[in-house]
Amino acid sequence: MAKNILLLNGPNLNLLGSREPEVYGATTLADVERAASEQVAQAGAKLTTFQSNHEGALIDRIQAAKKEGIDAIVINPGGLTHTSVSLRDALAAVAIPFVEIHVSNIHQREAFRHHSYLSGIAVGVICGLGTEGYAAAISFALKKL
Ligand SMILES: O=C(O)[C@]1(O)C=C(c2cccc(Sc3ccccc3)c2)[C@@H](O)[C@H](O)C1
Repeated sequence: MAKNILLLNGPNLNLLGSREPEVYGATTLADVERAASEQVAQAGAKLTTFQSNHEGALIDRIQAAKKEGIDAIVINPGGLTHTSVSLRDALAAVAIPFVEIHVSNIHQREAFRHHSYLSGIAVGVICGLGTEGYAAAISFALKKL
């Protein structure tokens, strides 16, 4: 049961809740992180959060996670989902189990969003549940990872 979870958000997710609420909802990233922190604290576990618009910064954060004793990752890679072999390689290298989460249902959107470079090595993928997907991913990590 995960006791030290890292919540990662990729490019542009710092703008969550500020635009396109019809696609991504009105909940901000700060709201998501606050709710996740409360959820994890109630379970007696620890949550670390990180958001970056830079692929390399996310890779550096993932590499550092192993040394920090992170035992589960929840990641919304944003657009890097569909482009980043390097992000996949970093997750594979640290071998920390992770759940991939998307606020939107990427399979109902543009064709280029239908493929994820990460899904094949994820424990599981949640998409289309809005920001509620974060709570579901965290709950799974607390109970199963
Ligand atoms: O649905 C997601 O969570 C997703 O990971 C998130 C994405 C994303 C992309 C751009 C911006 C944002 S957040 C946002 C939305 C509207 C306005 C400003 C920022 C998310 C997409 O790149 C992905 O294809 C899907």
